[in-house]
Amino acid sequence: MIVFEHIRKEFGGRTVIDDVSLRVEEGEFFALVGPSGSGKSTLLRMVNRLVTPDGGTVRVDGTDIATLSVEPLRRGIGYAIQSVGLFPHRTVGDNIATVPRLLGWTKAAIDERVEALLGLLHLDEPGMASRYPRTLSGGQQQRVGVARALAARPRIVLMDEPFGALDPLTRESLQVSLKAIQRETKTTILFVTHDMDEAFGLGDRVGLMLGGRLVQTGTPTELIRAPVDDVVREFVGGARARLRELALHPVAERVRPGDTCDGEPVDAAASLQDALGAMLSQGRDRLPVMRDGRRVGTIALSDMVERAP
Ligand SMILES: Nc1ncnc2c1ncn2[C@@H]1O[C@H](COP(=O)(O)OP(=O)(O)OP(=O)(O)O)[C@@H](O)[C@H]1O
Repeated sequence: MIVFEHIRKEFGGRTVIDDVSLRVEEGEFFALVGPSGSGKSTLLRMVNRLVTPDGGTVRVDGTDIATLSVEPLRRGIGYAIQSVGLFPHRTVGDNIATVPRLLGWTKAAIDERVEALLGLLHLDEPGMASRYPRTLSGGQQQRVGVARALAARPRIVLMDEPFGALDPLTRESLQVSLKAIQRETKTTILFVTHDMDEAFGLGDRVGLMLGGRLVQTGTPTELIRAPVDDVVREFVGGARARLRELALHPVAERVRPGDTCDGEPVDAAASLQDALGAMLSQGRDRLPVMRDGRRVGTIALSDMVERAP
């Protein structure tokens, strides 16, 4: 659990964090979103003490982190950033093993963990562990950065735009992997992004930062349905918010079971937004739904529009 209490930070006399209080629950995926310069990274970097607040307290599992030694604190918290920061002269395996080694894990335990993470992050090309970062694509390097952050099974992971600068497909596949890993391990993740879709897709809850203030926190649906003011409404997407909401719900929630119709089927696990796209591209207002290769019913355009999720 990470708790920020009345945090304040100035740089050169300019307030960049203005009285921010936030509680990230144990096992929660919390996405901090906001435009460039709103203070997201500064707030995140306070958790591993890369930045010291000018006022307020940061607590991890109840302890004021200002009272802890920096090294053990950082060893216990995974950290992944956009620029990756892999050690260029160490192999992929050695990069991932950095913190487990510091913690004195046995070689067998480290090898097993590296192997498992390479698999989880789809880095399982033969010989991957012994390659050097420069021989990897940007997307592969970012995967290694994420694997390194998760290596010692930290209970808390801080991620600062870890999928920035990736093509949309790679980014989406990494988001899916990360969300699955987080659900399985119940890791507490504080994730910074300026991409609203990424924040809404990943976060159990989302916090919107504007000009150093945390203006609203809530589930993605809460922010879409009940923005606290017009500024938040604007950021959440104004008229496009409804489309965003469709992206948060699976087709399975709107299936008419047992019904049949013509058309290229959509998967029950796909989002309502994907189903809408398929309807538009096929020029149909109803499509069959498949689950595990079997037709289970249909999804109709009118069900998406009239019965809001
Ligand atoms: N070390 C520093 N010295 C001076 N100003 C800083 C420093 N670090 C951050 N700032 C300023 O604080 C403000 C908040 O920066 P921060 O990086 O936290 O924003 P952000 O929301 O993460 O933006 P981005 O997505 O662009 O990284 C910015 O105006 C930035 O220029």
